[in-house]
Amino acid sequence: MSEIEIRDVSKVFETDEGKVQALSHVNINIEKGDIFGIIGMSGAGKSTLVRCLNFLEQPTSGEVIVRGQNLKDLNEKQLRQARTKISMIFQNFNLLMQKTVLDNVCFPLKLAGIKGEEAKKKAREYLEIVGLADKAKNYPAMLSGGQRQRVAIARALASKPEILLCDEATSALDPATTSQILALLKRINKEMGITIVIITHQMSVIQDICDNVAIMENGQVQEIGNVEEIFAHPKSAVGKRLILNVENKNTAASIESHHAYRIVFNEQSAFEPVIANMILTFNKPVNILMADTKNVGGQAKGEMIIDFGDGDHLEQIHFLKERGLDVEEVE
Ligand SMILES: Nc1ncnc2c1ncn2[C@@H]1O[C@H](COP(=O)(O)OP(=O)(O)OP(=O)(O)O)[C@@H](O)[C@H]1O
Repeated sequence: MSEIEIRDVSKVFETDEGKVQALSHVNINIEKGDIFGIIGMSGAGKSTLVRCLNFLEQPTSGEVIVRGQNLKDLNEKQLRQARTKISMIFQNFNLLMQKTVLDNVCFPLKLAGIKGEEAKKKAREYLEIVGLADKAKNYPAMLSGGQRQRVAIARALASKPEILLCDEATSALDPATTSQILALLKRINKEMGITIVIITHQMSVIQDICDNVAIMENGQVQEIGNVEEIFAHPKSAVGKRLILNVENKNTAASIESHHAYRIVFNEQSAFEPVIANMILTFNKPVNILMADTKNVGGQAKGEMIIDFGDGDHLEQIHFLKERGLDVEEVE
């Protein structure tokens, strides 16, 4: 049994301008203990999907089964109960600005009926976990974005969730702070066994911590599977676009106007001899349009885009593949 089963879920919003199909026949299984990413551009349907996971939004059709419970079979009280096992963190942190850090974390504990000093003691333990024990008396306005997100994570943990939904939780943070928050989420996943669902538009976030990913566009899942495999062999057009994500405009233009191939390798250091040997073997130069290293699932992956120039290059591609490199034409 999967921790979360999304079965043929569709969602249509009725608006003054007509119907909006936000989700269309979405099927996703998320296993217990997984860090699962849902990625897509703006408007792809990510937020709607994540709201369907706890029935903040009811699907128009289809089923959401969380930890064996079909959410549509639950009454209001049972649904509230089921939701206590699903915590959520957001891009804008959603903290109570008039309350101290400690009181923010106490909030779900008090809702659960834990009183006074007992709640404060537990809240301090959660602040300890996120590395903010010394900020208990501060107000959120006195904290940095990364610290605010840590408070939100401590508050989310205080509900003792089985599942943590993260909706663009690092989108407002700089890259270094993003890495720290992702490392904290990973630690929480490993040490507490909490299943984590990450909604993001940033492929780097998926590559950094997710085991599996669903790539969405126009309310549909375009590609789903293991992050490492999809990084090496993206199949859908949107998957290729998100993974390639060439920020340098000159490089992007070169890729478009040439016969470009993307090569993925496990260790950057091994790139050079293979490419150099290929050039020596075939006596044909190649043009390197881009080279980079990325962290995918904790492994350094080398990525290079090369242009073979005019003429036949099947033998060169065969040469690279024989040496264990993943080679794909960039369309
Ligand atoms: N309450 C609503 N009423 C009408 N349309 C909605 C509503 N919520 C979402 N939509 C529409 O559904 C589609 C999917 O929106 P959604 O917010 O789920 O996408 P998203 O991938 O989360 O985008 P973003 O990254 O910009 O938040 C969009 O076309 C959006 O305009």
